[in-house]
Amino acid sequence: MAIKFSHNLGLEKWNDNKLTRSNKIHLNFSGKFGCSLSKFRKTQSFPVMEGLKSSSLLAPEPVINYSQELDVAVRAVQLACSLCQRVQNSLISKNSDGVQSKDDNSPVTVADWSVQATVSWILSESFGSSNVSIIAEEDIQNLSMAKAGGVLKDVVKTVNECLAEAPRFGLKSPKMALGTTEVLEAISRCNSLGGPAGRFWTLDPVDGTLGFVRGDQYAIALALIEDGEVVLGVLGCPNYPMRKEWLNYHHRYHRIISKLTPPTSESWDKGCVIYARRGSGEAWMQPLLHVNKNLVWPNSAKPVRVSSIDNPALATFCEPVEKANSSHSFTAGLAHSVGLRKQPLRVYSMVKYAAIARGDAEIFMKFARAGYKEKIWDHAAGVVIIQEAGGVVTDAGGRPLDFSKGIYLEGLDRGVVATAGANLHDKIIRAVDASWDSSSL
Ligand SMILES: Nc1ncnc2c1ncn2[C@@H]1O[C@H](COP(=O)(O)OS(=O)(=O)O)[C@@H](OP(=O)(O)O)[C@H]1O
Ligand SMILES: [Mg+2]
Ligand SMILES: [Mg+2]
Ligand SMILES: [Mg+2]
Repeated sequence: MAIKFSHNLGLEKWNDNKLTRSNKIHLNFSGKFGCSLSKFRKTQSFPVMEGLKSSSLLAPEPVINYSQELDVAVRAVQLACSLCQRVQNSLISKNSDGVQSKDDNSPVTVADWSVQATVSWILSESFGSSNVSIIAEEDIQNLSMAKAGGVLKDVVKTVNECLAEAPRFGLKSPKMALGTTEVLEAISRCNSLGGPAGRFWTLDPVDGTLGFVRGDQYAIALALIEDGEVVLGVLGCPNYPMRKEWLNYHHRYHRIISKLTPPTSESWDKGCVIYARRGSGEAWMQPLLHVNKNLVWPNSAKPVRVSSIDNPALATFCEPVEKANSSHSFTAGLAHSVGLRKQPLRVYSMVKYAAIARGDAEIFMKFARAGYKEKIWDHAAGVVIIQEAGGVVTDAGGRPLDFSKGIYLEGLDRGVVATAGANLHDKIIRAVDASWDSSSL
């Protein structure tokens, strides 16, 4: 059956592997792309994924818009989640010393480099390396040093084990295992500078590395930015279950039992992948693809929506776990002045953005110390997902985050405030203004 679909993101067409604005094309989407697409696109088969058959199915003027990018991005993040689950389990069960320190003393692991290499390789294979520009967190400086030789070996092995699994996610594996040079190349290729024009991906291979090494929450965050706007966001949350009620069980499971038990079939329902496309008004959530059930793509998805709570007394706010990353004392004072009664939910990583998008919490605040510049990969995917799920994300001055200035969120006013709705947002922004001058931030 041919399904026609459309959306309202603008008028675009594929032109020799490049998406250019201006001309409108008509497309019959029947699981295979038609004649005006590139060679790759003609031969690849893509099932229609939730979130791609948008509410505008009946629109009279079907146009193509980021559907293929979203599809590949979700599969790549699913694959990365599987990689991370394996590495985290082995880190914890062996109590192994697999954690390196970067120049700023922040942690980095085999998983950070391996996910970056894997996602970079998948995107390049899918869209052609000359069409793919990526900004990602990790580089190869520490990895290529002699003393990291063992880590590099582990990374190459982990990437190859992961890519061997790619067909289960409807992605291509390499014909031959990647060598060290190819893996290093895939990591270092993610050195785009971003900026206001054109298209680039931004990737945080493991966000919340501290949570990751502690056996706790972390996320894999991939977003596509075009002309300074985030147009797609995908968040893989391998330890954030589809249902919030399972969180306690899994926490206990992970912290206590996983020390004794190897990865089991349960690993799939511990996590989820959330994604959204700008302008669609929808955000979607999938379970992780089950490892032991021979299930292959397509995966099922359900829509997610922000909470309808706008009474501060009933709202939950979340913030970084580490006091060094965000002032807990400032948010405590602010919470008190707004009338927030509940204990803050402190969770590592962009899982906080996922929690707001899913309606598990209503407010996210991050106020880093003066002088710290937030990086785009720590926010891009989460911002578009919350916005499409019905929420609001701005800086503390009420302005949108600016993804058009390179790797940093330049000009960010004080901090990031995300809420489930405009009412709550106004209250928080006003309270920040009222308490800022008396704070020591
Ligand atoms: N000093 C300081 N201030 C503010 N932010 C910092 C700081 N140092 C690091 N980072 C970035 O914070 C990312 C993790 O943010 P979280 O909200 O998950 O913080 S926390 O781990 O829950 O405390 C973390 O992302 P990852 O490095 O991907 O883990 C960093 O990019
Ligand atoms: Mg880091
Ligand atoms: Mg990060
Ligand atoms: Mg990271």
